[in-house]
Amino acid sequence: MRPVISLKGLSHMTGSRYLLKDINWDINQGDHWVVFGMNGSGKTTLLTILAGFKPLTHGSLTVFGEPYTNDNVLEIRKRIGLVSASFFDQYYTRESALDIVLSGKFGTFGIRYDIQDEDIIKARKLLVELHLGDKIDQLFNMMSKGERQNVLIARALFSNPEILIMDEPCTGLDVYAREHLLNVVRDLAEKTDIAIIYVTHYTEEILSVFDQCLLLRNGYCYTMGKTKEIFNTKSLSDFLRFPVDVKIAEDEKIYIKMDIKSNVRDVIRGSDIWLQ
Ligand SMILES: Nc1ncnc2c1ncn2[C@@H]1O[C@H](COP(=O)(O)OP(=O)(O)OP(=O)(O)O)[C@@H](O)[C@H]1O
Repeated sequence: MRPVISLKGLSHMTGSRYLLKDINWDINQGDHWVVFGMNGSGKTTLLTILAGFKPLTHGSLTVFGEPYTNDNVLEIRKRIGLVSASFFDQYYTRESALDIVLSGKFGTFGIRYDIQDEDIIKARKLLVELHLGDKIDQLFNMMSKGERQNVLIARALFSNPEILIMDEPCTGLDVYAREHLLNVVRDLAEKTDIAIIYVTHYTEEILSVFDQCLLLRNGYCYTMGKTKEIFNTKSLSDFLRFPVDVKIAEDEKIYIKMDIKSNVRDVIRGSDIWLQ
């Protein structure tokens, strides 16, 4: 089987700094990957390169068997749903929820001319399904964080993607919306052959369907393999360079416990004295 995404020695350099370094990774149709790493480890950079929104600077990347080119980038993007508030929040401001969802049809930021009535009906239905039925015409920068996240989820799903790339999709969602989204993701994972890549900082979001995992540290792949084998006390303590206790609950959710001491109170007290 040919991978739907294949990275060979992929790097991304900005100035003199590598944000990603020498990543080799194959993702097959129907794979469910979780990408886990600390703040600033390069997850968003990696996902936006995979989805064709940022170029790589070294190595190679093929998606559906082809490298991105100016000619094919929009066609390929249409087949990929990207949910990334870190990325899209930099671009969307005064677009309406409806227009953003419709832009998913074209793989662009804005909408083009060939919008059909059935596109509008589908976009509206998706927004209603994501509890935004009363916000269809609201501007992106007038929406709450969770509402914006739901708009981006609707945009990603609009084109019935073959690859779904989700960058911390539950961030900002309320408890109900979060469970709803996790159910949507589980359902897509179990009943379709969409390849799913899911980034989260919250291990309890790592559904049992995400059976493969890539750990990213400082822009390089620390390890990849079976989630159950990687998410254990020893491997994760080594990865985080900090002792943690990993527990897998009966519902197969993963929990990490750690004992972190804080000096903030001392600093605050100290600064009080300094201010006097
Ligand atoms: N345009 C840019 N120019 C220079 N450095 C950048 C740029 N964008 C991001 N970075 C840096 O690249 C590194 C990786 O950023 P990225 O957003 O990919 O990390 P992340 O793993 O998604 O982080 P988080 O978990 O905090 O969202 C960070 O150190 C960041 O400061």
